[in-house]
Amino acid sequence: MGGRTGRASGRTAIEVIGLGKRYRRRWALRDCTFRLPAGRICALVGPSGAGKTTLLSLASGLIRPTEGVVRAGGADPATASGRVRTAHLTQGKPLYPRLTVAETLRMGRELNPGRWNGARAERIVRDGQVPLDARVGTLSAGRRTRVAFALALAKEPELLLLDEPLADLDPLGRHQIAGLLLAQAAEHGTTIVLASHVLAELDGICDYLLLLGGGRVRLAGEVDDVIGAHALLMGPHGTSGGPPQGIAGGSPRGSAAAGLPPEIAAHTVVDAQLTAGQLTALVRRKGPFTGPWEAVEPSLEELLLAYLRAPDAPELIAPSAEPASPRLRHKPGVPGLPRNGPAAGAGAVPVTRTGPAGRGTPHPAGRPAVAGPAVYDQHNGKGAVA
Ligand SMILES: Nc1ncnc2c1ncn2[C@@H]1O[C@H](COP(=O)(O)OP(=O)(O)OP(=O)(O)O)[C@@H](O)[C@H]1O
Repeated sequence: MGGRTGRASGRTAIEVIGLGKRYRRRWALRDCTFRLPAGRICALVGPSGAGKTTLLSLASGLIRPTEGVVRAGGADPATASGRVRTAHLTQGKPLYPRLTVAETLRMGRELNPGRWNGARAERIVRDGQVPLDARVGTLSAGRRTRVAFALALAKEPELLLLDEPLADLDPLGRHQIAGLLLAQAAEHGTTIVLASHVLAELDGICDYLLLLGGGRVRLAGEVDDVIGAHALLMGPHGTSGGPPQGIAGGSPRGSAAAGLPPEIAAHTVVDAQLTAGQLTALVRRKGPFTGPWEAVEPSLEELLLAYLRAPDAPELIAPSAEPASPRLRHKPGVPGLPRNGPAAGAGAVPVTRTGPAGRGTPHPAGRPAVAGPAVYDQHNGKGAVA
């Protein structure tokens, strides 16, 4: 996909250093530091109130930071040169309901002189069977979303920021918009940040991940790398003696590793669930897996759900998500994901891969099962519990 251009060049789409935004006394975002490489489709995930909308608004220059620095394509997003590179579709997708679709596109052309691809705008609305003479206010939510996308994409942005674009769409509409995003990234190399609560759908679209929690970055990096640093360990447990100490009602209490078998507790336990005598633990690998546990690569949805259930789980920032410019580094040597972890030794439990075979090239296709030991990265960074 076109995003490979961004990858090969090592370009940066967004760089954020010590970014914070306070509304009155309350911090919506605090101490955020990360880099998003160009050409990626990045899932921006987090519970309600985590700061996703605030981060997108800071990245598009819609609001100004209280502290720290945000750059989009190397520029201050609030400046004219920064704004011209970015399209930001806010949650409400504001459009004028009384204008027809054709009038809306004409308005887009007038607002973006010298940077308007009218043919692309028309193709996007026509592909969605949206009549050009219909008033925007009479369109279904899915078709209105398509018009909003046409406005955003005809601007030929380098960076496309989308706040819950799938929320009001039916399954077919979601599928169509997902196809549009994949085509946009593949054909134009556009960096896309997609804030969404629809975790299952992100798996087929996104190749980069940013998880926010409590106004901070909790996970950042390639979807493949982040997933590859984790495993789901599963097996029967506690059938005779009841649930292990520390797991109540299927959720870990206190330390996630408390009361767990030592082969599991040897890793960084993010989340553990006990259901009908079956233990499922999402762990961040610290070495080979041993013991009677089946090890499976988690899906993106399983990984995100585990982190959402465990707001205190340690953060994980991949090297590609560290700020590119050494002089801008917030914390020198922010540890991440070393690429060459130890090989699984004798007696190690092989990990079954179930995820999309090539997340580097996102695709909406199914999830072929690939059996065999996965090459895992040993995480020894800040997130790892000693
Ligand atoms: N204009 C504002 N004035 C005051 N507080 C705000 C404002 N905008 C956001 N907040 C607060 O900042 C925090 C982060 O809000 P934000 O909308 O960025 O979160 P979010 O992750 O996008 O949430 P959601 O998933 O519900 O859209 C919340 O506590 C919210 O109440």
